[in-house]
Amino acid sequence: MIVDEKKATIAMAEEGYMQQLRSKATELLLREEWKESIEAYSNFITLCENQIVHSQDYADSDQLQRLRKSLCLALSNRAEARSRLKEFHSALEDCDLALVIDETHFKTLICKGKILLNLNMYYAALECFRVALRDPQANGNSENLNGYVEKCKKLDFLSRTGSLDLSDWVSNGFRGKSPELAEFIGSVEIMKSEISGRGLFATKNIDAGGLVLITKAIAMERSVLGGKDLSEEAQLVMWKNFIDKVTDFVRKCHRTSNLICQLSTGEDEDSLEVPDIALFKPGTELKNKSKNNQPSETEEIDKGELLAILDVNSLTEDSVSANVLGKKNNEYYGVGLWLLPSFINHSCYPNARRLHVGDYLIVHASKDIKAGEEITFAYLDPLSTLHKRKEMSMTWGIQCRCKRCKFESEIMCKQEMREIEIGLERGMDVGSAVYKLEEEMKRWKVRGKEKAYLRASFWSAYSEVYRTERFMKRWGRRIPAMEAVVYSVIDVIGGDERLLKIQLEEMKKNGGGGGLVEMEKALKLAREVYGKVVKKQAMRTLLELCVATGE
Ligand SMILES: C[S@@+](CC[C@H](N)C(=O)[O-])C[C@H]1O[C@@H](n2cnc3c(N)ncnc32)[C@H](O)[C@@H]1O
Repeated sequence: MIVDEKKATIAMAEEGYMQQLRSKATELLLREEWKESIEAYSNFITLCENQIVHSQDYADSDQLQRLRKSLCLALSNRAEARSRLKEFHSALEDCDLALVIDETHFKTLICKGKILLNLNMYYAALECFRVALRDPQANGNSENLNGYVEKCKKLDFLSRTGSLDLSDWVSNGFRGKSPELAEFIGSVEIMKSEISGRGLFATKNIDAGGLVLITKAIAMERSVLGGKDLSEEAQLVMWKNFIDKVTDFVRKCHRTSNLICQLSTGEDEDSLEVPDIALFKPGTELKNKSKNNQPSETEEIDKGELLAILDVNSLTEDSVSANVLGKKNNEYYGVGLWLLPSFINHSCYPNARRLHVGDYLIVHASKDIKAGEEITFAYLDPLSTLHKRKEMSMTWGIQCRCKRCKFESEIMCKQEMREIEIGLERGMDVGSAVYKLEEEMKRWKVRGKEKAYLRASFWSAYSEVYRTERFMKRWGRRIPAMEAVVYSVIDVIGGDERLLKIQLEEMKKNGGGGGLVEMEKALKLAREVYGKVVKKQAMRTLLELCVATGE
């Protein structure tokens, strides 16, 4: 009896201390001092848990109930602070512990719902908000909660079906924040690639314009271009900030860290393991297996390895096979890391393009893709000569051995081809160069795809001729019609903004908007360039923008 009384007195003293600790933690939380508040709540939680264990035998059930309630609230508040620091996984653990104590704890359900939304687990988030809506406390807050429910429903639908519609945003001139999108993985898998290492492959036929995937950046950094280009110093600052952001993310999220470890450092790619695509679906936990198959808790990425991974896999928004929607300022450009797109290899006759919407990257088919075909996009401009492509591919550390490069390597050895290339570099009449190239192709019986490869390589000469009245007067009747050339090039390199633009300009020249058939053709081409992301009317807005901007 005396022992129990002593225990109770000590417990009372501890309770006083705990009260103080809790007030301090709450104050820090209100002041948004997240780190300090987490520390204070952690101390409180440890004491509270100890008290619950040790006071089972003497405390009355009310006292125990009070302790459990305090513990639940403290876990919920620590979860809030952790989620503000983007430590989502540990925050989620706190929510789950709090919900074991009280499965309908209003504050925790909302906090957990928001965390799950951040982790792209839309359906689980929806369940949290739905349960929270049933709580009487939701009465003053139901508008907000209903907003979350609707958002979760929309994102869950998008992530399951890939039916994306950006029409309103595009038609409203990209006003407001860029739309919140969902992670979506279409009919694709990662497999060994003949190009190099692993690649992304279609498991079903994908029509031109069809979505391949939507994914949010692990981290992005944007910078405003001073003149046309970013100064070397600004580039370094941007790169450093980007590395810091990725490092921070990796530190906070073990799952991301393990996924990043699956990416190539550019070394010995053919011996790399082929990860299961399911690992990239939100919410899938990784079996702890490292690249060389050794079990590990969480893979620690060493700084050097992380830098190599970023070097090989980071993408810039302004690349040739990319379009940026809603960019307010033409003068900025961004760099980012997106996990699944990092498995997409380069091709000089690509079949996919990417669209950037905020921090999201959308990959779509830029021509029809057959089941089993590898999905590729162009790291470098496919509308440039072999010589230029080779130069550019050095910066990527790749030596492209695709069919197009192989064919062009052989044909460019011919004296006549060298003359055309050197001639153009030295200011040769572009019309005469196009005429000569077309004649030589006839003479050498170059047909079909191979003819289109060369037309794509010398596209800048073709486009100058077709766009200049003077050249067309002189050469127009001796060279193939523009449309035939454009469509043969599209056939090999897929939709491209420059090809779309020249088609639209031609339509305008021939009487304003062109006929219905012309318009349908232009819309089809636009879907190959931008993907099926908007309805017809909004696509027309994109067509207008295409004519107004770019080359
Ligand atoms: C973004 S990763 C693509 C996925 C990579 N193959 C893998 O296994 O993880 C880029 C790297 O893939 C390789 N690569 C991509 N396209 C290539 C190509 N056309 N020819 C040779 N290597 C290529 C290069 O090593 C390049 O640094």
